[in-house]
Amino acid sequence: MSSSVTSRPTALYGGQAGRRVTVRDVAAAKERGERWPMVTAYDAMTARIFDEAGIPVLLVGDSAAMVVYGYDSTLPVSVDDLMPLTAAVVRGSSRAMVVADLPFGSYQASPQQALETAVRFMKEAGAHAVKLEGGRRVLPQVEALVSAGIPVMAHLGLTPQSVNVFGGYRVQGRGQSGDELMADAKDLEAAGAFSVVLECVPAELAERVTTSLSIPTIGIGAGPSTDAQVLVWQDLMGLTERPAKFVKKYFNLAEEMDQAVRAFADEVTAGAFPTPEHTYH
Ligand SMILES: Nc1nc(=O)c2c([nH]1)NC[C@@H]1CN(c3ccc(C(=O)N[C@@H](CCC(=O)O)C(=O)O)cc3)CN21
Ligand SMILES: CC(C)C(=O)C(=O)O
Ligand SMILES: [Mg+2]
Repeated sequence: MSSSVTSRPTALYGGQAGRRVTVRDVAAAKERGERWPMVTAYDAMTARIFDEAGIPVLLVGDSAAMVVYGYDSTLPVSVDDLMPLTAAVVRGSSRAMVVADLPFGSYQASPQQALETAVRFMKEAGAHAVKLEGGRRVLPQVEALVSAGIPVMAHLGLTPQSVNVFGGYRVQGRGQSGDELMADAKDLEAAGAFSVVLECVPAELAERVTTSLSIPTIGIGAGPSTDAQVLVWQDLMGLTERPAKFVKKYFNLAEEMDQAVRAFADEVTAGAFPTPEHTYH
């Protein structure tokens, strides 16, 4: 497929220049007031589809813990679990920037630990940037990575690796804690983060953060005013059983797959598959 299939090419669309999207492209988009989409990917085939559709940034989320590995939170997934998925997404794409989500326990201990983990994702999996959760408590980590030449995407609001502190997946940053979040966002920008995900926060707060920062904000359940929007691909395609309120289903993949696999099963049972068309002699 060629870039002509892209319905709405933007300057952020790396394929136009025949190269990957970079942090400079993402910064330039904010200057121009241009919104952009990010989706998660965990394998080469979906990465290729999203890449060819012109999605400029692919996130190999630690949400893989839930949507790939079947855990009920993101906490159990390890670096070794996510590395091969990240490598597959890099191999499946040619234009998108691939961001590797650092899993729980792989960066919190120290800037040194964060650097060792991030270097593995960059060297061994070929990621172009990393993402980590938290505000002022991870500033030394962000500074260490940026100093080492690793672009960092920050993540504030509902940071799912802290679900046990929050007591569930609930909206963050209401009332007083909104000012805390704003301070975190400003400090992350000062520490050199190139973007920040805002998850499950009031739209008014996300809008204030977006206009207060010069780096792009990427919203998920953060209203319409962020510079970018991200969704987990299984959520937007309708594969997730009980999606959150912020999810819009653009397809009903669960239903389509159910019908297709039932049709295959019925034809096998009935002896209607395979026919000569699908047979060697
Ligand atoms: N498939 C998937 N999609 C995601 O967006 C996602 C994951 N998995 N795993 C990691 C985290 C967990 N996330 C979640 C999970 C549930 C809600 C949720 O159900 N929220 C409530 C809001 C409750 C309130 O009002 O405070 C909702 O009803 O939407 C939100 C984010 C987002 N992330
Ligand atoms: C939802 C996004 C922001 C994420 O962190 C993930 O997929 O793990
Ligand atoms: Mg994540």
